[in-house]
Amino acid sequence: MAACSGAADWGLEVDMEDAVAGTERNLRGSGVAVLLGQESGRPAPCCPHGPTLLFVKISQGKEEGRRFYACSACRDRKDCNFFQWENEKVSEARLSAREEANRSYQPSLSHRQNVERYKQFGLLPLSKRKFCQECQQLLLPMEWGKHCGHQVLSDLSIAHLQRPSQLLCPLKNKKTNAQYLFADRSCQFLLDLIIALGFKRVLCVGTPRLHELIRLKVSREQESSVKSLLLDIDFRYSQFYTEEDFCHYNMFNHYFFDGEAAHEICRKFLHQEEGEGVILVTDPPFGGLVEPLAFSFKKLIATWRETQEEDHSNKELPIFWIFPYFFESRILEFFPSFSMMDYQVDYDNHALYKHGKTGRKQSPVRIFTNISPSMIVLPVEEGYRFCSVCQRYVSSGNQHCEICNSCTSKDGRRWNHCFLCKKCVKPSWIHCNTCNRCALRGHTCESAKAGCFICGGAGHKRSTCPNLPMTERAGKADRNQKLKKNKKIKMDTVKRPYVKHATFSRKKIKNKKKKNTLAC
Ligand SMILES: C[S@@+](CC[C@H](N)C(=O)[O-])C[C@H]1O[C@@H](n2cnc3c(N)ncnc32)[C@H](O)[C@@H]1O
Ligand SMILES: [Zn+2]
Ligand SMILES: [Zn+2]
Ligand SMILES: [Zn+2]
Ligand SMILES: [Zn+2]
Ligand SMILES: [Zn+2]
Ligand SMILES: [Zn+2]
Repeated sequence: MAACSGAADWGLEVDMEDAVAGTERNLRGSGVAVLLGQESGRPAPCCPHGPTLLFVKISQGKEEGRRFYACSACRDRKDCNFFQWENEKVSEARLSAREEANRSYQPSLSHRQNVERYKQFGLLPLSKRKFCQECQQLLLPMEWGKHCGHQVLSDLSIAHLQRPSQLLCPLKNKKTNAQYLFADRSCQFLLDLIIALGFKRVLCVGTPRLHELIRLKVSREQESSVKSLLLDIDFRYSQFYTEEDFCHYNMFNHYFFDGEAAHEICRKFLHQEEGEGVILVTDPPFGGLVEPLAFSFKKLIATWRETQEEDHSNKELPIFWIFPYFFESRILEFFPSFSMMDYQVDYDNHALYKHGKTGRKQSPVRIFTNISPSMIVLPVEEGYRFCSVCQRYVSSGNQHCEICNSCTSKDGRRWNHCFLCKKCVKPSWIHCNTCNRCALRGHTCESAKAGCFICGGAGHKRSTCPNLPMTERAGKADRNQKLKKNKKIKMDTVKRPYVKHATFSRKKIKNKKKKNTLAC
């Protein structure tokens, strides 16, 4: 059971980890939780985004009220208002109305039709290649009339068509799509790393820009043979990619919109070369729930594993899961073999998570992976350094703590060791004698709050709360043991300067394209 994190308003200049931890805390106490694998025998009803998920309201750590089904992909009812009580009897009439509504919500053109249109589009002379920005659609000449008065881009070259993530405007809906695109620097770093690690195929789940960069590389460099398959909910990409290159997919319920045929394409992709040389790279919307994502990724892993012989069954599908650092414990709950890299992933269109004048310098987004950290080389020219004790690359500000025997910073800043808490804490924290632990300066002391975070009861803490699910307690104990085992003694304090890099400007590119209004 996972609490539905409204995942804090990360735009606020607060200590982000505390903000999210606070949100999780509240929601563990009360909020909405998703129940996976607990459906009562019958398949979950479908909304336009595939099978819905079962949720329940929780209050003080306990289920309260009736369970209900709601959309897996949209956290805002404005985007999808599906709702059904778990045991609700739904009349035949309502069922067929729902099916009809689900059908009508689907895109008017199928993927196949879009592929055909793309072929025709490619045959047009430059002057006739137009893209409607309002409809986010490539236009064939006979359709120009329908887009009369719309903003259109003209003279689309092959280069434009090869970079659809720059042509399409990023979906801004924070709660559903949150389409934040990698800055060129981060995208190039990811691809270089993937190649250096020897991967030949990349399953891009919600990473259209990485998919695009891989294809660009292949088209530019004859010797490059990395293949990519994009799985994404953004159907606009079907205008640019064939069914072999893109599947319309919902990563919160592992749903292929184009059914078994699309599923089969994904399966084949994972199974090529007997499953060797493939990596899954995913960058889900940050507001999404970790548990359904993990559930879907495990299904993709299971598909990949079909190729593995029994004696290799403990081999893992290599994964890069890109997500903010403050979700570390949530991700490790589901994937205990993962570790978090210090590399800070930057975005082009996120005011806070990019370098440059207006952006924060420190992006909170990291790479979680089951690949050994010692194999992941981070760019020294950007200030990362290798810690020979930890056997991994770390941020320049991440100092090795002799007492913890680890490079302990999670956010790139230098953390301080607290001898009372027996661990390193953020520089913004101080030890509070009332709370008996380190906390943010100016925090409200725990004694002023109503007891345990989960049940509100006095006399015990969250970690020993009887209402904390057994699995969570067991997982915690396991992880603590594992962490202790991994600690080794040595020191490495070589400091390298931090180098800022300019990001690629979308505006500049846009300005280069001819932009006009389609006159009738
Ligand atoms: C944070 S963005 C990551 C984009 C990535 N940084 C890039 O530049 O390639 C999230 C991506 O996941 C996709 N997405 C959002 N919700 C999804 C869902 N339910 N299933 C599959 N993809 C989804 C978005 O369309 C978007 O491409
Ligand atoms: Zn829906
Ligand atoms: Zn239009
Ligand atoms: Zn270290
Ligand atoms: Zn320490
Ligand atoms: Zn302390
Ligand atoms: Zn306190």
